[in-house]
Amino acid sequence: MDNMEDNIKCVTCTAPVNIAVIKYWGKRDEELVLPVNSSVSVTLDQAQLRAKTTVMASPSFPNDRMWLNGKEQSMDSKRIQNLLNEIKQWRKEKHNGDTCTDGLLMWKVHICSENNFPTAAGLASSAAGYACLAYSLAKLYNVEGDLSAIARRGSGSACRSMYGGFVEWDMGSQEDGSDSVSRQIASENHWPELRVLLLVVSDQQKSMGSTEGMQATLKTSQLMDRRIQCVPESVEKIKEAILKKDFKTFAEITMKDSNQFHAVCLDSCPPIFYLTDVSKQIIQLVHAFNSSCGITKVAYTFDAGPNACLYLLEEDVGRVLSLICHFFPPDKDDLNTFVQGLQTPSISPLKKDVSFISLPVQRGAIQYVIHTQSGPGPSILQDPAQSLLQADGFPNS
Ligand SMILES: Nc1ncnc2c1ncn2[C@@H]1O[C@H](COP(=O)(O)OP(=O)(O)OP(=O)(O)O)[C@@H](O)[C@H]1O
Ligand SMILES: C[C@@](O)(CCOP(=O)(O)OP(=O)(O)O)CC(=O)O
Repeated sequence: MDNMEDNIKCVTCTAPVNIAVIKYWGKRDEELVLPVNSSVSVTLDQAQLRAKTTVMASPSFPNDRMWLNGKEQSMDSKRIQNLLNEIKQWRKEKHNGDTCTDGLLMWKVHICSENNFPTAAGLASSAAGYACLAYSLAKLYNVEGDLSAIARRGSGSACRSMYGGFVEWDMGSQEDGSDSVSRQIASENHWPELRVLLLVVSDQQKSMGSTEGMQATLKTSQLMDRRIQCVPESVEKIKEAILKKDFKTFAEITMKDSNQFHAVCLDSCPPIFYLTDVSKQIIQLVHAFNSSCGITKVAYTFDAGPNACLYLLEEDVGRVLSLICHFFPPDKDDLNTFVQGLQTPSISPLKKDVSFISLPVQRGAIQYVIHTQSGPGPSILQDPAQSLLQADGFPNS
């Protein structure tokens, strides 16, 4: 905690993105954000994708205020209010409910956050953003414990970003949601060979947000009941595959779950289309590559948007990137900016004949690729120079 002055409390934290391999889709309680199925995800390295949030409380602030990526946002959002109130409630319980002797609870807060990647573009910015907010507020109010249920109130998938590595969000069964929490299956150091390629097909805002999309599916899809029956077995099997580092099983369950999730979207009325033609061509490419290898080497998964997330092993990154650059070459022939993130082996033109893959070459269809890996959960930044708010409580210009 950074006490810039006696009457200002300020803290800055970062939190990661996570990409589900068993998707969360559908709520049994909208207000408490309780899901209809458990889900499993991989937390990504913050070196490539992270939210950073500064929260400051002061008796001189007349109102709560919030800025996201440099623009002021309304604090009226129910989700932000729920999250803030729940953290304050924890603090209150710690102080035996005596708000009068606890000045901090009376002070207004200023929140400033920024993402180092496109916001609301299907790259799970809400997961990183709300996880970061929950973590920062918990540090500000000095409350300890499992914060996943608090992050969940901001956005369901955010509860999985509270931990690094491989994470399960247990749907729970209690009506009050007290057991709908996430926990780590294995740390970020468990499977160091596992790599992630995010293929950004579009970084524009998607047509239908996850919240509305899942409501429509739950209301109208007949296939959804079947999905809910299937998920528990997939969760158990993928957890086992993760612990055993069994890539083939991990990859096959991941692809099946992504396809099933998009099937229930399509079965909604009116149908929800998140995958584009380019997404479908990426799916085709992955299957063609796997079958040419005679073994499953790459898995794809798609959230509520057209961008692909590929899971693969480090030894295959060079080959897969060459294939991607062959079929989806960048608009400008600059491979250095096309593939961002972790260092990649130099991308060489394909030596093998790939004419058996019947796909057109589509220049510019993938905007860029982020090469990353699994990483740790949220963390606090001790250096006051990292603050996004100045001493007067307003964003750094
Ligand atoms: N750093 C942040 N701090 C607080 N809220 C954030 C932050 N980043 C994103 N959000 C919230 O999340 C919203 C974007 O969520 P949305 O679900 O539309 O996109 P996404 O999370 O990027 O995509 P997806 O859920 O499909 O992966 C933003 O409009 C904002 O309200
Ligand atoms: C497809 C998904 O990414 C859906 C994520 O949904 P959100 O967590 O964004 O939804 P809300 O709880 O309504 O905010 C799958 C997943 O991450 O598990």
